[in-house]
Amino acid sequence: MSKHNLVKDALQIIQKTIESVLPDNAVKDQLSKLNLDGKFFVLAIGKAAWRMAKAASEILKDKIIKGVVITKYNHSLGEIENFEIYEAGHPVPDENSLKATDRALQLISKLDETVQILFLISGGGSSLFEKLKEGITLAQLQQITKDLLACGANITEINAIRKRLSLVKGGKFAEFVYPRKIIALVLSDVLQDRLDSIASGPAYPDLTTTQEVLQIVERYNLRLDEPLKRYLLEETPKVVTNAEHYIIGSVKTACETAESVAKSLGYNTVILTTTLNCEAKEAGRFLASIAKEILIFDRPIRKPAAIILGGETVVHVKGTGKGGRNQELALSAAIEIAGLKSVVIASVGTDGTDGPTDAAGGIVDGQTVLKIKEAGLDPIKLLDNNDSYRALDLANCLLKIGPTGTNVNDLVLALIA
Ligand SMILES: O=C(O)[C@H](O)CO
Repeated sequence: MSKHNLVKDALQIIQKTIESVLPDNAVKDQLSKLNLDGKFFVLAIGKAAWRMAKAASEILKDKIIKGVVITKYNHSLGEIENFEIYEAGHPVPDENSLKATDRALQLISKLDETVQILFLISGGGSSLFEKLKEGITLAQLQQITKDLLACGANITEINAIRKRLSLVKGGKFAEFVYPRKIIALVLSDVLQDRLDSIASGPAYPDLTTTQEVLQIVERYNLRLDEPLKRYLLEETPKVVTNAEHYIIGSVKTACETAESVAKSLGYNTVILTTTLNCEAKEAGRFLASIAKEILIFDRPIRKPAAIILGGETVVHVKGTGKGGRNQELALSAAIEIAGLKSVVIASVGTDGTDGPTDAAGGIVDGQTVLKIKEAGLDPIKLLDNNDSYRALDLANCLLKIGPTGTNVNDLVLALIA
């Protein structure tokens, strides 16, 4: 009989991992290292914007002449002195995304050229920070965003398109503020930390090309009206001379914390990848098969074992159900480990929100599928209908932790004892 309580351990690993990538300390540490001089305008965009701005305000104090936070709804934690705080739409941009961006640009355009921009960037920035090219309507942007999110394109592909429709993405914000200098602190939610993709790289030279963009349109069969089609052919800045970027947290940091917490709880550990990006349900099945290999044959590592993965899977939505990639991964894993004892699999968005739901992900074991069936439903049908929220809810396997204030992709964990 194992001495490990797998669910309790998994929850502890998840909690400590998320704590380790909260933006506050990361911003403070980096600012202390940089020891900046001069006056700053702070622009914070993304799901972690409020906390990043708050941390910056505590370190830079009256070096900040003014600040703007643009974050997702319900992600602001109150007033910050000298800051204007805006909340806007995510994952689909809305009127407030455009209004808040306009306000920030208006304030920046009035600044003396010696004022530097401290740019605090976190995931979600693409939807929250937006100024459209002439002739594109918000409805058109919302439609293409929804199509891109549903077609299974990865974030680099999605943002390659978004950059070409925008006056602030793909290095264009840096052009807008030129000759003012930008110091960008980045909490990465993009695999391999591609700076041109994180929040669509507003101050970073675009690494994607028009040719790639046309291939993306063809690959996912995207329908684009004018003038969007025409704008896709416009090239983006390939050189930016007025911005420095610092990555202050990422999924790699998260996985390393998860590993050290698991070790401290007595598990043999392996970080399998920090660049997981396949279809969510395939990842769930694959991880379940590794868990079984460990359970039965004690390899590739011996029990008690913690398998750690970081990244961001995708879901090609075909059904009409409700869920998110982490819930879909967890449900798919649950189907594979049905009936097994001593295996727990969890998948969680470090931002605390998974898809358009109030859950951050799911945590499943060998009993999960049984509980769904006892409630009279078929887990395989629910998975086929992308209805993972309903399935996991029935089995009491949803992870609900609320917005965490950070966003460094997803943590996926299997514990086997
Ligand atoms: O905002 C975005 O583009 C994504 O979260 C990636 O950073």
